[in-house]
Amino acid sequence: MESLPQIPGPQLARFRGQGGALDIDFLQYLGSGVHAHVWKVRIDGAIYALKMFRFGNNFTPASCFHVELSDEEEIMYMHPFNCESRAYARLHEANEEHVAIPCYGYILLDQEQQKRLRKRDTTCDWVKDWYYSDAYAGRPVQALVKEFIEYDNVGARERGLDANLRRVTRAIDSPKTARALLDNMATLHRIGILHRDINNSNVAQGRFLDFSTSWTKPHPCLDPEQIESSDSPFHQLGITDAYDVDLMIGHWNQYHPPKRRLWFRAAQSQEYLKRLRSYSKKFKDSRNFIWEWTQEYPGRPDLCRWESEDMGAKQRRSKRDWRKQCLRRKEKAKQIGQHDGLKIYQPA
Ligand SMILES: Nc1ncnc2c1ncn2[C@@H]1O[C@H](COP(=O)(O)OP(=O)(O)OP(=O)(O)O)[C@@H](O)[C@H]1O
Repeated sequence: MESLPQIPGPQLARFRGQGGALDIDFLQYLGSGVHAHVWKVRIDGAIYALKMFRFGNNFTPASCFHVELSDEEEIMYMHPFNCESRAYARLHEANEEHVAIPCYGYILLDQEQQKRLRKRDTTCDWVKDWYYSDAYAGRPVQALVKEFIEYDNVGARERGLDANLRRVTRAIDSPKTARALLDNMATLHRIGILHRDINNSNVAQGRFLDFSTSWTKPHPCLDPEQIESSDSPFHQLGITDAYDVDLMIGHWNQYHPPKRRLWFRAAQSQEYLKRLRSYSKKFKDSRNFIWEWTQEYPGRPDLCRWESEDMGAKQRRSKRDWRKQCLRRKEKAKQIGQHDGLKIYQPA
């Protein structure tokens, strides 16, 4: 069975090697974004989330990045369905699927399946989203089959503190998930995927939910000769991804008391970086925390991960060690005399 897209680089396999039509039950509309509508579906008795991509060129063309592509290449490398399929295929190749909500393959909805959806659907504008007209009749809708997750669906138009807090907590629900998100982003970059749209709506409990704007190597917008240089788009946009993660951490901090705030970051501001470079790889801040440079950001030694250690704990530990050492020395020392009730030892 044909894997997609048919261009160099990773290709996603069909869902369960689907040959004939699948029996899809459309159960519930889950939400939509700029690129797709998502439905909860039942296929052969199992529940999934089906992400169905709109027709049309709802993506930023390569010319905006000073790259000229033919019409066909433009669709292959820049269309959201192909971007997301390539990213998932790379995760599969690299055995790093744990960083995202699992995807089980793509399917192409035939006329019969589309008709069934249209009957169930009261929200999609078929004419607008899938140009439903005689001219396009017969064109399959491209879709990805993903794991269904219980997701707090905050509408894109919902405003206010409560809606924002819900957006933040479904993306990051604990310091542990925030750290996992940092690791997951570094994993994406390591295996050649730029996400380019990291935000609270595209992350679920530290894992990526949506790759529709991602670029996966090899990609015409990522010049292979430049890939290792710090001016390359990969590094520039990789840093933007890191800043986006930091923005999400900033959102978490807005809603939590100082005790629960997160102090680690994926990247630091340029101003902060300049200051950091003058420090050694270890420094103490005003809160008496020792910060240690533990992991370099891939390809950018000036961007790094800092871990902190409570200075108080370290001092307490060293005091304890010092006392123990004294006792041990005393045990070893030989008494060589006595003076006014005081024992005199020869140091060991
Ligand atoms: N696996 C899933 N399980 C449950 N709900 C989901 C799942 N995937 C997506 N959704 C819902 O569908 C909505 C739209 O999905 P998604 O963000 O993938 O679409 P998109 O068109 O690519 O969005 P964007 O405009 O951010 O690019 C999500 O906000 C979420 O509410």
